[in-house]
Amino acid sequence: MTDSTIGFIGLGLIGGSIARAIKRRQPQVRIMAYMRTRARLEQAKADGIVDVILEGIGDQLSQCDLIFLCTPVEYNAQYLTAIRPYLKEGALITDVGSTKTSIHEEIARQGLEDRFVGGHPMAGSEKTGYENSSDHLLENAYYIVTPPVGADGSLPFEEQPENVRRILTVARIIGAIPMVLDYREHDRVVAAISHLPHLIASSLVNLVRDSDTAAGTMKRVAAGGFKDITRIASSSPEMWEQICMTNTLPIAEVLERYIASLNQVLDQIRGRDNEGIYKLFETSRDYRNSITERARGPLEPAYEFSVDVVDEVGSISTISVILAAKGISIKNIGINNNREHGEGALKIAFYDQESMEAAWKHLDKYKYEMFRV
Ligand SMILES: NC(=O)c1ccc[n+]([C@@H]2O[C@H](COP(=O)([O-])OP(=O)(O)OC[C@H]3O[C@@H](n4cnc5c(N)ncnc54)[C@H](O)[C@@H]3O)[C@@H](O)[C@H]2O)c1
Ligand SMILES: O=C(O)C(=O)C[C@]1(C(=O)O)C=C[C@@H](O)C=C1
Repeated sequence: MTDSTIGFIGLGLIGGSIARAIKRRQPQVRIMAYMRTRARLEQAKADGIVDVILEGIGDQLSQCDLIFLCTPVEYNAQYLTAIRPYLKEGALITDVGSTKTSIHEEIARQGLEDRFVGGHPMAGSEKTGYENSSDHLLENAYYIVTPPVGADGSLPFEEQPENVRRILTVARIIGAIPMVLDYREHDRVVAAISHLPHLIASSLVNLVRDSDTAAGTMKRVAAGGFKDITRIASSSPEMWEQICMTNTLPIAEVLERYIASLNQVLDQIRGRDNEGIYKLFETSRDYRNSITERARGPLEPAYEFSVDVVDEVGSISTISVILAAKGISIKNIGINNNREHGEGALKIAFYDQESMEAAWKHLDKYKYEMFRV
């Protein structure tokens, strides 16, 4: 990597995770950071992640080869004006915002096209802050890179413009999978696979909140189905308000189609159209099952399956003992949080195909019920 000093404006979940991953893989890179909560910056320095704490937006920034904007999307765009006087010759700005058109429009307005390449790591969490960041959060996740003009994802790395290559390089260093995309296309795609799901999760939670009994029975008995589909309803309101306000048209378009599809479901339910409802679940199951859990897919296969167990003390150790007796090593074992297959599903991961198959065969003899995850 040619960029040896990297500045971060905002060092929360995403900024902190990128800084940690860079430090882990390229410890010689000098990291400078600014955020509003001074105590967290001091923590990051004590952790050895940040080398220099920036007191604000000022002269020190002119030491940076690359500047990451990692605050909520509208603030990222506002920071462009503030940091611009301190850009040294050749310095590049990038961001990690969940929407791209608004910041690219601001870049064009300020004539900064030669100084900016956008970015968006496709991983995250409902949790915020440096304290929840990790050096592996973005590993194996797609990292969308949006050039100001002429995005061409079909070009190999060597043929991409130099500024684009600089961001692709950082994405690779942190263990992510870079993908070049036009920023407008980016916003249409994420409206469907990220923004709409967040709106659905939050409106569903609010619907249940408003429909619950005085005794709160719905809240009390809410189980896997509700919890799985609503985890992201706990996300930051400040961040999501800004995401929605900077992607209104693509969100409105997909939301309209979603409402139409819900109306169709309503008609099918009211009309007792069992075939239509069956088809709904069948089609969604097939498509959902075709989505690989890991972005790398076949390059990094997961050797794992789940086992139905009675939820009682000792069930994990019984399985461990059975497998250990056959010399089969377990890479990981734990309760399957997805709970798609019942409360007592244990997920077991193995180091290779052979161990997984041997374990399957052996547990089958003990009449365990197993299924692929
Ligand atoms: N959370 C996710 O799942 C996720 C995933 C990919 C991209 N993103 C994008 O990454 C960016 C950061 O999100 P995050 O999840 O790290 O949020 P976060 O709340 O964990 O971190 C935001 C950081 O910005 C700082 N900040 C906020 N307002 C500021 C301001 N006005 N001036 C200076 N610093 C300020 C906060 O102190 C914090 O350090 C957002 O643009 C978001 O759209 C988020
Ligand atoms: O896993 C989560 O909690 C996320 O919401 C991550 C998620 C998403 O998948 O929608 C959220 C926002 C980002 O811009 C990218 C990823």
